[in-house]
Amino acid sequence: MGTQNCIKQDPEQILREAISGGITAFQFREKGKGSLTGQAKIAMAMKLRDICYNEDIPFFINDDVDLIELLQVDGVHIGQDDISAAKIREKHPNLAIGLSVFNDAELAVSPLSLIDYIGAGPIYQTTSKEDAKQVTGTKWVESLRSKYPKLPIVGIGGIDTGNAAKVIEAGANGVAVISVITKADNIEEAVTNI
Ligand SMILES: Cc1ncc(COP(=O)(O)OP(=O)(O)O)c(N)n1
Ligand SMILES: Cc1ncsc1CCOP(=O)(O)O
Ligand SMILES: [Mg+2]
Repeated sequence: MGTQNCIKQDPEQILREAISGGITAFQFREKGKGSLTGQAKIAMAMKLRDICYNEDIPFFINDDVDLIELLQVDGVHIGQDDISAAKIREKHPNLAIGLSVFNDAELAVSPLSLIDYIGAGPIYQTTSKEDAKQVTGTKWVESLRSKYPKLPIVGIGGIDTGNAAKVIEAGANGVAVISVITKADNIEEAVTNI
């Protein structure tokens, strides 16, 4: 999530409650309408990174590879049009790298040997990404899993407490969510129920 997703409470509070609920990783995705830029973005990233560090939760940065060293992140998530995994891996041999893969054409050009997990989706309709591609459904996770039995897969896009289990049943190792947490009345309960 980023501050643009945090309408009900401030991002630090949302992150703390999500951690109490049991999230196992956090990705700082400060992007889209209303998001912070420049120093304000970096300051927010540092605050959230510190919360994760103190709670032993891996902190990922989305897109902004220039923040890798500044924030001493645990991982980075990139899309097909972002900086290449090869360039990141060259400079950061031990960093966890996630790559979005949406269809077979993207899979064909994806450097799977250089990455740690695939972000698969959008599985369902999402309101959290302005330029989201068409939904893939859980079939996309099934297809990836049948081709790559051991590759870590994280489903993303429109996942909530009612459908998360279907994504895992399709073969995902985990799910990445924004709105089901940031918009929840009871964040701890929402995370527990995913
Ligand atoms: C876990 C996870 N999966 C997919 C994405 C989407 O990344 P990308 O396609 O680069 O789109 P943006 O998030 O940058 O808009 C993700 N962030 N995390
Ligand atoms: C970043 C991203 N990439 C594909 S869908 C998505 C947004 C997921 O947010 P939500 O869980 O609110 O649908
Ligand atoms: Mg991206």
